[in-house]
Amino acid sequence: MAQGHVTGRVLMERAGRGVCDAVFEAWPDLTEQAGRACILCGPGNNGGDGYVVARLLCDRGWGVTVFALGDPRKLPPDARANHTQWAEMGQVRPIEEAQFDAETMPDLVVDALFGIGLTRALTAPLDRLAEQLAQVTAQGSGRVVAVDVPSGICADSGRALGAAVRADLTVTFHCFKPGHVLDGPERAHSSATVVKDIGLPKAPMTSIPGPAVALATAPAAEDLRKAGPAHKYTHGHAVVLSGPAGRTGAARLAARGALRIGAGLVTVAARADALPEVAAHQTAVMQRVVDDAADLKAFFGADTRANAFCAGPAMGGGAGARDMLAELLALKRPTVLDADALTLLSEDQSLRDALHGSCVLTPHQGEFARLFPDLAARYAAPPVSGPACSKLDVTLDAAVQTGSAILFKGAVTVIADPQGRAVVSPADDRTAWLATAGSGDVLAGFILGLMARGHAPFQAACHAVYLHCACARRFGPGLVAEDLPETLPEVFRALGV
Ligand SMILES: NC(=O)C1=CN([C@@H]2O[C@H](COP(=O)(O)OP(=O)(O)OC[C@H]3O[C@@H](n4cnc5c(N)ncnc54)[C@H](O)[C@@H]3O)[C@@H](O)[C@H]2O)[C@@H](O)CC1
Ligand SMILES: Nc1ncnc2c1ncn2[C@@H]1O[C@H](COP(=O)(O)OP(=O)(O)O)[C@@H](O)[C@H]1O
Ligand SMILES: [K+]
Repeated sequence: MAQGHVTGRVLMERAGRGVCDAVFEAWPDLTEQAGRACILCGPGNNGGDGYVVARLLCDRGWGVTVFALGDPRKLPPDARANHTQWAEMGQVRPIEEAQFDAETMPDLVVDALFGIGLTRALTAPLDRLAEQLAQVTAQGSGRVVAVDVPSGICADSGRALGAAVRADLTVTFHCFKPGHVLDGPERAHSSATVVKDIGLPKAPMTSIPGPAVALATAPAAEDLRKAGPAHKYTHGHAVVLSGPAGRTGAARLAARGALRIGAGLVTVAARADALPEVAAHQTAVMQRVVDDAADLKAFFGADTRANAFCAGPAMGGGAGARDMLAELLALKRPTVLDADALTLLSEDQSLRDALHGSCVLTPHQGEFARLFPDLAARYAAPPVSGPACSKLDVTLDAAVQTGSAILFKGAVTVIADPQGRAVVSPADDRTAWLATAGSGDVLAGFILGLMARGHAPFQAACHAVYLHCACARRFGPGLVAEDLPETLPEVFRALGV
C-alpha cells in the first residue's frame, strides 16, 4: 500500500486519524466527554484503518469494543500490524458476537468492514448487522461513520451490492471515488461524505488510491470573456428549432439561455403559425419562419454563420419534424439534441446513423432508456458483484455507440464523449431545485450558446452543466427555469469573467 516515499503504515495512520478528526468536526458534542464506540473491522486494509481508529479513540479515554471478521493472522501486513498494536490495548471479539439494539447502542459505530476492496454482496452475519444498524439509527440512537465507503456499497459505482451499511457520515481519503458522487437506481447510503487529506500528491491521477472520477469544474474566465474588437458574428449565431403554436416556451427558454451565455445572435426558427407567439415574448432573440425541411436548408444551408443548432425542446414528432431533423443532421454543424429529437432518434435508425461528432445528446433517464434499451437494462439490473455497472459506464458506452457526446441528466449528471473522456456533476440540496419544468431546456440553450461561441461539443456540455448548477446554487430555493439565464451574469462576475 506504499505510495512513493510514504509507507502504507503511515497512510493508514493518517486515514484513521482523518476518520477521528472528521467525527469530532461533524459531531462536536462527542468531544464533551469520552463515549462508547464499537468498531467493525474487516479482513483487508479498511479493517486496518478501523484498528487505528480503535487505538486513537481509546487514547482519548473512550470505551472501545472491536469486532473482527475473519482470522486476523490473514490480514494484509499494515492492517495486521495495527491489529497487533490494538490487541495490546483491548480485546478483539468475533463479528458473530456483534449485536445492535436501542438499549445497548454505543455513541458511535465505526464501519471498517470493507472499502474499495468490496467485490461481492455482504453475507451473514454482516447483512443482518447492516439491517440492525439501520433500524437502530432510524430510531435516533447512536451514529454510524463509514471508513472510506459504507460497507456493501461499490466504490466504483455507488451501487449497493445487496445489503449495505447506512452511514450518517462517510470519511474518504485524498479524493472522492466515483461511488461517492454517482447515483444509482437505489437509495443513497450516506448522508454526508467528507474527504480527508492523507498527504498523497495531488497529481498525477494514478497516485489516487482506488478508482478515480473527474468532477465538473468551473470554466476558465478567459474562455467565457468577450474582449477586443470582435463583433456579434465572432461569437456565433445560434439557432433553436421551435415547436408549434402553443408549444414555443421550451425553445424560447433555450434561446434565452444561449443569448445570456454569450452567443452573438440567437434565432428561434418557428412555423408561420407559431411566430407571433415567439415574437410576443422576446426582443433580443430573432425569429425566422421555417415551415419545413426545405426552408431549413434554404435559410441555413448556405449561411455558415449559423454555426450551432438546437432541436428537440417541445418540437413535436411526426414526419415533418423527422425530415427537419434529418436535414439538420446533414448540415453536420454543432447540434444539441434534446427531448422530442431524442424520441425521434430512438424511432428511426437512419436518423441515428446521421449522428456525428459535433452532436451533443442530452437525455434524462426515460429518454436514455428509449435510446439505449440494452444499456438501460444493464444499469437497472440489481448488481451482485463489483465493480458494478454505473451511470458513468453506460454514458461512456452510449457515447461510443453514437459517436457523439452524451449528457445523461438526473440529480447527478454525467457527460461523456466517444474518446472516453467523462465528467460527473454531483448533486446537492441546491441543485435539487433544478428539478423544475424547463430547466433542461435552458441547459440545452447553454450548450448551444457555448458551441456557437466555438467551444467543442464535450467541453461545451461540461461547462454548461457546471454553469447550470452554479446558477441553481446561487439563486437558491424557489428557482424556476426562467431564473437560470437571469442568474448567469452574477455567476459570470463571481468567476471573474
Ligand atoms: N490504497 C491506499 O493507499 C490506502 C488505503 N486505505 C484503506 O484500504 C482500503 C482498501 O483496502 P483493501 O484493498 O485491503 O480492501 P478492503 O479492506 O476493502 O477489503 C478487501 C478484502 O475483503 C474481501 N472481500 C471483498 N468483498 C467481500 C465480501 N462481500 N465478503 C467477505 N469478504 C470480502 C476481499 O477478498 C479482501 O480480502 C481502503 O478502502 C481504505 O480504507 C487507507 O488505509 C489509506 C491508504
Ligand atoms: N433531482 C433531480 N431530478 C431531475 N432532474 C434534476 C434533479 N436535480 C437536478 N436536475 C437537473 O434538472 C434538469 C431537468 O431537465 P429535464 O429532465 O430535461 O426537464 P425539462 O424537460 O422539464 O426541462 C437536468 O439538467 C437535470 O440534470
Ligand atoms: K467501510
